[in-house]
Amino acid sequence: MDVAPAPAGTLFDLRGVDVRYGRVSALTGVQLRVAVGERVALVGANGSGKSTLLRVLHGLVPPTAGQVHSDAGQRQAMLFQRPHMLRTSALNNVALGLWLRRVRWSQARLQALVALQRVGLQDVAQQNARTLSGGQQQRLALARAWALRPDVLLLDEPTASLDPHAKREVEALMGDFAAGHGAAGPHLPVTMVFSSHNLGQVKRLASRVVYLEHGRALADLPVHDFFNGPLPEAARLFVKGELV
Ligand SMILES: Nc1ncnc2c1ncn2[C@@H]1O[C@H](COP(=O)(O)OP(=O)(O)OP(=O)(O)O)[C@@H](O)[C@H]1O
Repeated sequence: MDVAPAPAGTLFDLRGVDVRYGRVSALTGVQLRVAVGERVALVGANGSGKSTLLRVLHGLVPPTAGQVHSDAGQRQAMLFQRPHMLRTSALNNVALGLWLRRVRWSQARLQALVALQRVGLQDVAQQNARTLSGGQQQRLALARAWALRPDVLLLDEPTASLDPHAKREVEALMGDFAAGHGAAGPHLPVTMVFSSHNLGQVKRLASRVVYLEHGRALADLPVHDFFNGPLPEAARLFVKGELV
């Protein structure tokens, strides 16, 4: 069967994607097309498949059925709920990511410092990354991602374990990156796909919302319609429950 190609500007095009872990169906028949410049929020209860979907987009989990097309030229970076920090300075944590992408070490350290300044961590550049607070570590993870100049940023509940102040800081940075506000003036906006249990955050950051339940995408709407329009019953109950 011939399948029509995705339109220009499409970064991801998932068609009928299933993922199974043994007997567990983590995703079932997921269709998702993401275009350049979108900010897509994935919402749904624990275990609904949000992390799995992000991992599929990042190429970490292969689908057991269906097709995943992603734009070959795109540079991706992914942030996890609890960032993994190497037991070395904050600066080295960022510089190593660049060095692994073939940037010379001296240059990598300079670019890393710019990225740390961007997230307000220049004063702890020499501190062991593992001794930073949770909020600082998540900002460091954002600096590490941002330094790579990604076209796409995938974030798995990036503020889940943070206090309200740190949450706001990380959220502000996500907003800036998505809007294309760089350290040295504007640069290209970053397309963002993120999962979140915080519907306030979804309202503030997303342009579009995908609601997952038991691995199925039951709603996929512009953010305004998701919060104001009619929703499938399950999604409506979810929103109501989360907003209590
Ligand atoms: N590595 C794995 N092995 C087996 N089952 C898994 C694995 N990863 C996820 N699952 C299962 O797949 C389903 C979807 O999990 P997933 O982590 O994608 O959901 P989620 O929406 O991100 O949940 P949460 O909000 O708790 O992070 C769940 O039933 C989960 O238990």
